[in-house]
Amino acid sequence: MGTLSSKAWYKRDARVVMLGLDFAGKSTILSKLKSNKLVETFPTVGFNVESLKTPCHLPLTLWDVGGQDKFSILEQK
Ligand SMILES: Nc1nc2c(ncn2[C@@H]2O[C@H](COP(=O)(O)OP(=O)(O)OP(=O)(O)O)[C@@H](O)[C@H]2O)c(=O)[nH]1
Ligand SMILES: [Mg+2]
Repeated sequence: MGTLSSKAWYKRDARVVMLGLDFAGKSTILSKLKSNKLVETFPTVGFNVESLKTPCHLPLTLWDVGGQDKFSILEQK
């Protein structure tokens, strides 16, 4: 059955999109998770994507999307 504890669930990749306003700290979090370091960031143009190893061996891919209004599809109407 499709329970959270089934083996099929554990083998799936987790693909997560980070959304938030500009200057919210998305890229900082991604950098910290990837390298355990706090680095200087710049406003993200487009997106960053990183694949991370997790303690439970669940493949995790994070998309960090730029939050500035001018990069938002909602502003392009
Ligand atoms: N004080 C404090 N500053 C933080 C924290 N997280 C991020 N910052 C600072 O906030 C600023 C913006 O962080 P970013 O990670 O670039 O923000 P972002 O959400 O990726 O912004 P966009 O790429 O423009 O969407 C940077 O100067 C960070 O150093 C936090 O937890 N505390
Ligand atoms: Mg960013």
